[in-house]
Amino acid sequence: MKILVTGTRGQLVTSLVELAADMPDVSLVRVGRPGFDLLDPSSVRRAILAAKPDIVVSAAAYTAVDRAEDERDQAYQVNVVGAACVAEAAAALRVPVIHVSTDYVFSGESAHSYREGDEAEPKTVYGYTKLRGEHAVASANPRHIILRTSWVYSPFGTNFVRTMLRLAAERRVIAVVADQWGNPTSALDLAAAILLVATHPARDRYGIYHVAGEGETNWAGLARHVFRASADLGGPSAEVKDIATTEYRTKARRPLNSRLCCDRFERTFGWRAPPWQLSTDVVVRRILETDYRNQSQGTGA
Ligand SMILES: NC(=O)C1=CN([C@@H]2O[C@H](COP(=O)(O)OP(=O)(O)OC[C@H]3O[C@@H](n4cnc5c(N)ncnc54)[C@H](OP(=O)(O)O)[C@@H]3O)[C@@H](O)[C@H]2O)C=CC1
Ligand SMILES: Cc1cn([C@H]2C[C@H](O)[C@@H](COP(=O)(O)OP(=O)(O)O[C@H]3O[C@@H](C)C(=O)[C@@H](O)[C@H]3O)O2)c(=O)[nH]c1=O
Ligand SMILES: [Mg+2]
Repeated sequence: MKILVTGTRGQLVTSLVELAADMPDVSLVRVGRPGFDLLDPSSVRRAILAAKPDIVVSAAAYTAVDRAEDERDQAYQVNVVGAACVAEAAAALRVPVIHVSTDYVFSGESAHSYREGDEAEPKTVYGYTKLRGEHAVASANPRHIILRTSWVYSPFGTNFVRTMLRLAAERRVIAVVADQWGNPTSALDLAAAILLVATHPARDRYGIYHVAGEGETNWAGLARHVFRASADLGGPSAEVKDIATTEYRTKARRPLNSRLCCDRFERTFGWRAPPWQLSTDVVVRRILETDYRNQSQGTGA
């Protein structure tokens, strides 16, 4: 089957390309800038209609959470208007769209982990545009599967795990917020889940699902785990100082609790992500191999 995925260098698209390479029955094509630009609806339509895929994975998005506070219009054009164009083009081909959304659609004020039907009440521009994007996708294409995920990291692109390792090479102590709770998710695990959905797109499975790493932590807990894993492999490590959100000033106010309950996805697709600690270990190892080859033990020549 032919799967079209949006974006070129993003974490998720790169992970999908890697995993699909080992699936003989799957041919994965990615479309991205400049030929395919979510800010240019006609380029979106043209690229998708020309490729004639069996299913579309909408992975490209405006993901800069703080910058979005100042670039509201651009974030909206990409995450709402652009996402709707992608879903519409899939609808014109009568094929499903798998659209990726975020835990930041929730306010974070709840004490429990969020289920799909819980009220979404984003507190950031990014979260607001992603929520509106979900609605636009659902109304543009009845054949939609919306997957909300969270705290995505990978060996690729920009993410918290890579940032922590980079900072550790420069500082002895790193202050990290310890009062925002969520589920760190490896883009490689998310890609596996998406390929499972893409190859089993039954009509009675359309709808919205949460899919994120198993288990919960806060950003400081994630950073500490990353440094332990890295130190074990001879990579960079630092001491983590727990701080409160109020001590780390950012433009966008992140949710304090954005944990996602992934039971519906497991019931429907029979798949659950591995514990976040295991997947983090895999990704730390790969980042050390690519970014810190000469610093980790046993790899230097
Ligand atoms: N990162 C995270 O922590 C989380 C992400 N998500 C969602 O998961 C999805 C994948 O995220 P992730 O892979 O981490 O994102 P990245 O930030 O790693 O990549 C973003 C991708 O979007 C593409 N893109 C951005 N603007 C445009 C545009 N105008 N036209 C075409 N392509 C564009 C980029 O293109 P290019 O390749 O040219 O740079 C890139 O491929 C997104 O929908 C995101 O909202 C959900 C929860 C957490
Ligand atoms: C770099 C750094 C960040 N932080 C804090 C800031 C923030 O509250 C938290 C995470 O920072 P980041 O900027 O990496 O995370 P952020 O950009 O908020 O990550 C989000 O991205 C979007 C795309 C999503 O959809 C979300 O699921 C989530 O993954 O850690 C520290 O406390 N210390 C530090 O040194
Ligand atoms: Mg970020």
